[in-house]
Amino acid sequence: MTVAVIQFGGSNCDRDAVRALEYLDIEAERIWHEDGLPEDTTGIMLPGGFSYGDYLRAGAMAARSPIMNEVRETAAEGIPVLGVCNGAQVGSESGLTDGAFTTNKSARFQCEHVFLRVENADTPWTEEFEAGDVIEVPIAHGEGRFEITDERYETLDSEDRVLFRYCDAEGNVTDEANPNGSTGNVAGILGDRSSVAVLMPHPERATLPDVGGTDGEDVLTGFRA
Ligand SMILES: NC(=O)CC[C@H](N)C(=O)O
Repeated sequence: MTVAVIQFGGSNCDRDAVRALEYLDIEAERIWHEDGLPEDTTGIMLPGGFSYGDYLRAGAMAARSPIMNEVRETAAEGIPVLGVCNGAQVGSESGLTDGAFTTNKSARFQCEHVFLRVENADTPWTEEFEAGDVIEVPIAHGEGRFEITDERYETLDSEDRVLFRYCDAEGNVTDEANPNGSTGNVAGILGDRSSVAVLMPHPERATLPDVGGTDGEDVLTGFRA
């Protein structure tokens, strides 16, 4: 069992992701995007970073790498796929999930700790939680504002495909707790199936105890499901 952590030119969280997964006893390997997915791939992580310098739009160019065809096919087979930060942008740009991530309301790069409320606990990424649980994890992005049309947002919401919402420490979903102006305070969403998820915050940066905070652990254990 190996989680393929796909490295594009400009990815910079691939090593952190492998270390975090290995710390959780989940076998993981960095895969250069041109090399294709290994045959024993049992999970796929799209890591954070600045793929292709965020030119055009963050994630837009990496989403056109041929490996993303394999990722889409593998995702459709039910293999877990998790996109984090730039990986969320790549996932969104490649059609794995709905909506788009665009420039933060502040128009600045933001690096801070945020609280997330678990909205759907019936997924591999949240099965250790109950709906309403609050976790603390870091964000570090310039283009993390989730945008979607009202109609598609309602569909997403009614189909329970909102995974996490930004909230305060008590779990209240408020404008003040929304760091980037995301529609509906959305921080993470599901694709067509619950095994496919993208989120802007970084669970792999809240896994190794020495780094600070371990609330991200139970998200990454979704790869064990
Ligand atoms: N940490 C990241 O993955 C950053 C993602 C992207 N480069 C942004 O700034 O929005």
